[in-house]
Amino acid sequence: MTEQQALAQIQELSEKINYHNDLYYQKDKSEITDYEFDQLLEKLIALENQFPQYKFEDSPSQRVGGTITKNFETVVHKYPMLSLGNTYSKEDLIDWDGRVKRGLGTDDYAYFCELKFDGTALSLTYENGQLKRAVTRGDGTQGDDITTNAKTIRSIPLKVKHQVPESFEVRGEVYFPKKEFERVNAERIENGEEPLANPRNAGSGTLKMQDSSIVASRKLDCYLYYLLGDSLDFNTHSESMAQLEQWGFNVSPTYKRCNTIEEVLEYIAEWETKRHDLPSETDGVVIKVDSLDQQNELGFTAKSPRWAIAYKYKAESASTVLESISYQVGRTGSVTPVANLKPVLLAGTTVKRASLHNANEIARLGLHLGDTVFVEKGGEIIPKITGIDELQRPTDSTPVEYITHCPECSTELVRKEGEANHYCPNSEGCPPQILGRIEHFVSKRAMDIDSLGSQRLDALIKSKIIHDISDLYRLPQIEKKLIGFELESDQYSKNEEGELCISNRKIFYALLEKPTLKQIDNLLLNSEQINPETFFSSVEGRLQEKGINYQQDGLTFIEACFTSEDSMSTSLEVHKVLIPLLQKNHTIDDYSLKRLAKTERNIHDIITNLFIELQPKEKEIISKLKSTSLQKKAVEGIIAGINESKDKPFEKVLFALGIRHIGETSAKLLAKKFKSIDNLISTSESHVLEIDGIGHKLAESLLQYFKDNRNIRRIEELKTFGLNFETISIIESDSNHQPLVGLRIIASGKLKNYSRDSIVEKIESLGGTYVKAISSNIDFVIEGEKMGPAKKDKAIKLGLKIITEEEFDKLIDTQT
Ligand SMILES: NC(=O)c1ccc[n+]([C@@H]2O[C@H](COP(=O)([O-])OP(=O)(O)OC[C@H]3O[C@@H](n4cnc5c(N)ncnc54)[C@H](O)[C@@H]3O)[C@@H](O)[C@H]2O)c1
Ligand SMILES: [Zn+2]
Repeated sequence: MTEQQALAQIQELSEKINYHNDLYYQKDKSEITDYEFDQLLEKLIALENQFPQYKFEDSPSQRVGGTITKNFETVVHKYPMLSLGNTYSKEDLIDWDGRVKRGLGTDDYAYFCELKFDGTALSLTYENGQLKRAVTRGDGTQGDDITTNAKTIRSIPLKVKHQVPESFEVRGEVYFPKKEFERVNAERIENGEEPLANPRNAGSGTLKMQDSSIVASRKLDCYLYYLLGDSLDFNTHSESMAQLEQWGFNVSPTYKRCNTIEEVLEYIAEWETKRHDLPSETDGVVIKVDSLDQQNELGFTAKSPRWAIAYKYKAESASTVLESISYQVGRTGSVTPVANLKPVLLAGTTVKRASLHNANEIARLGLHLGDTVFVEKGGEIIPKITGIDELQRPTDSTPVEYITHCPECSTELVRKEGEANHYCPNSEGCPPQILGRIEHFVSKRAMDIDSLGSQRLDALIKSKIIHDISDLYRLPQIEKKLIGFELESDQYSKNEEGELCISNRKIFYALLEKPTLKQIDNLLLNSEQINPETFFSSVEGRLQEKGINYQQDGLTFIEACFTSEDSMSTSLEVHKVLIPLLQKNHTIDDYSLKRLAKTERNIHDIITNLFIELQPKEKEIISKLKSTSLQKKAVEGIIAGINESKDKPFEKVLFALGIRHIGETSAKLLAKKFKSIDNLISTSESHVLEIDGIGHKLAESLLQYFKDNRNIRRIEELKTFGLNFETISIIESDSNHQPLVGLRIIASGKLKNYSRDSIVEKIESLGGTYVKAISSNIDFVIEGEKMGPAKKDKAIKLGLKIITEEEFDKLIDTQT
């Protein structure tokens, strides 16, 4: 290579790297993978080493990648925040170990291994135990002051409750927990918004937001891995980590001290797959020389310490065939395409599906059915298709055509301008939308009726007992009918005449006294063609061997059922079982039973419609015939949950309605400003838009919702059931009365005058912060009735102040 060529390449590489750095650090986007990026950088470094005359001071090989923004105050770092050298190869790592050994002139040293958390570096400065500043890495010399946003991260102590040096700095990595990332993305997809690309970029973007309430709603977390200060006195990095842990900082327990590079390699191998179970994304292992004296001896390059290195895991990817695309309809009708793949092993699990998000993604990839695609997986997040191997495309393949009609209800799909997702507009009649709407309504963050899970709701909808959320509040009126309600339908089918049939295994199970379902399944499996006689003789023989007597009556019933057939199918008309069973003691004609077998979908519904009082023996047989059904206790739980939900505050009700684009935060904002649903219904778009944090899309969706008379009717109905459609004034925040400002509080056990929600609201409305778990970072605990002993122990151990509910009330009263 001539000097000229080298210079040209160096310039080209630098430009490329600068471009990707800018995307990555300023715009929180990546167009290439980290591995590809690191290869560019490595190539540049190799060229610069070969042609040192072209190693410029502003080369990306000499600078930390980020910069500062204009949106926050700029803070100069007391100690520069550097980058880390990295490698993807074990050989390089062993070479590095050799350099460490030569640099120190001894082999008496140890390493400290930590996972490399893939997030955003943050520096926290504490003065007199109080968090003073949180600053991003920026260009390494100066960063953005994002203290307000960092304070929303619950694991970052605002105050250290220990004897600590007057001033010190802690560094760590802020990350978007994988679970939380999935939750936010599921919500975004539901709302027709573009999903966030990956947790690293999304976390970094979130930290730089101007609105801290959005930052808080995303529940970022942070791992700390570095303690610095002028008056600290440690000999090793291990000691300083132990100190951080003891002061209550969130140190990931995954670290390990290693005496040799071989042990380091074992650590790397150990975490290669285990790391996927951690709450944060990780992209490698950071290896640090443990002794601080030895660290000083080795020193720094312009960009990174010589005493540390990052070993990075290559993102796992595999190639497989795209077999088909299925389309899921969500609760708001939004349609999500999912790629069905030929199963392939990836990062220890078999992958069969990959997310595609929306039509844009399919178009961007240019997918054809039958294509060989590359899939990549990062941690728990469902794998995604990163590209196509076009060389392997079958000649007769055609591009994927997006569906035009709803796969659930056949309504024509629509796609609003500017939105990424298609959706099914048939919100009232599309089954997953009905189920989805009700599921959302009862969910924890909305009305929190946890006794109504998906299976129960699905069965209630299919039985046409509920069509809409307002029907939930009618369930208490039919409490009796619900006892014995069947939840599954697997055992039922309909014959050609449309008559309800039930599987034989259930019949035998119900009519024979002793055998379990499993034993019956084994019998049926072992006897090919069986008629009642042979069946019974086989049962009789086997059961008698075990000393079990079948119930004599059972034979009579079954014989009656089989009069015209001599071999069995797998199921039998329900009325053929019920007629001989019930006619003994009740006057029921064959005709009405046959008719019910056509209209009803299970035995419970048939019996309810017969209006008969079952005798104990009949009851026993019927309950064995039925599928899993609701018992009295379960029904009571459901009714209690429904009644309790009437106490939920307006903002929860508003969120629970499931209006497109209205999330928890926007519901809170709307409830706070408008105070009642009636005000909201009669408002104008411009009024809604006055709220900070509420945009056009949301306002439009809200107005659209109220324009639909069916929604107004639904709200009116819910009002008659007693749901809260106004904010209750005592809870309203009075900005002059904020006695709890700056205090972190937790309540535990059952309180007399507050529900879980209302205590949280009370504390927040008076300026305090409600904390979910006991930690040293809490100002006091309100102890309710039957506070968990483990919690109490922990609180006492941490020396937390524990007060009663009365004392709490006094506290907020006297401070008025
Ligand atoms: N895909 C792209 O377009 C693109 C663009 C730019 C940068 N990148 C990626 O970013 C990397 C460069 O970023 P960088 O300069 O932040 O370096 P780095 O991410 O390779 O390593 C340094 C950082 O690691 C973090 N870290 C995590 N866990 C740690 C631990 N236990 N101990 C110490 N530090 C820990 C710290 O934030 C530290 O600042 C590149 O190697 C590349 O992978 C990608
Ligand atoms: Zn539909």
